[in-house]
Amino acid sequence: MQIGLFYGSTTCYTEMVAEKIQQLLGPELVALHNLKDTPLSRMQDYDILILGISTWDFGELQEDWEACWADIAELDLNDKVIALYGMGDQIGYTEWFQDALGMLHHAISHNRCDRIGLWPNQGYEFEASKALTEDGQWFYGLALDDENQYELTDARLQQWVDQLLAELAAL
Ligand SMILES: Cc1cc2nc3c(=O)[nH]c(=O)nc-3n(C[C@H](O)[C@H](O)[C@H](O)COP(=O)(O)O)c2cc1C
Repeated sequence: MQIGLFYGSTTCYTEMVAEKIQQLLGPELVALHNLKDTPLSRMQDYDILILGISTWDFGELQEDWEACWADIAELDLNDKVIALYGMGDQIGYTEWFQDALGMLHHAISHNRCDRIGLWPNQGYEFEASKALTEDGQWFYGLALDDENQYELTDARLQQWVDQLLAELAAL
């Protein structure tokens, strides 16, 4: 089993989390790919994908994701297992918290794939987010806020990685 972790990161927060996920799951299991220097097509090399994105500029995409955004619609991710995580700031950008995570969810939703790693919305305070499921109960992936809840990040990551492994085992 090989997992491809693809991320875009402007000030390295999403990248640092990618490295932590790699350490938690096992360096031999997870290959890291920065979208700044990796084409989206490399996602085809993996059966299991973790995609990391941060939200910028009042609900906008991180710049490296934005640069390849038009190509995501063309991407064939059928039959893959996919987990998402996002970085955001629930106080500074409370009306747009984690919006890019929601945009990424919708951008890949044309694929017939197994989605794992949804994350409960408890423990956050924000006005609005495009990253919530229709019932408002779940984020489409792990939502991290290193601006305001840095002290929670490691425990959330450990719990999420355990959840991913359990969900993978149950597929
Ligand atoms: C100028 C600026 C705009 C931001 N806009 C948002 C936003 O609209 N929504 C949000 O949830 N977080 C927002 N953030 C917070 C970033 O997503 C957060 O700092 C994240 O950790 C950055 O990750 P990166 O360095 O990997 O790109 C913003 C941060 C900055 C500096």
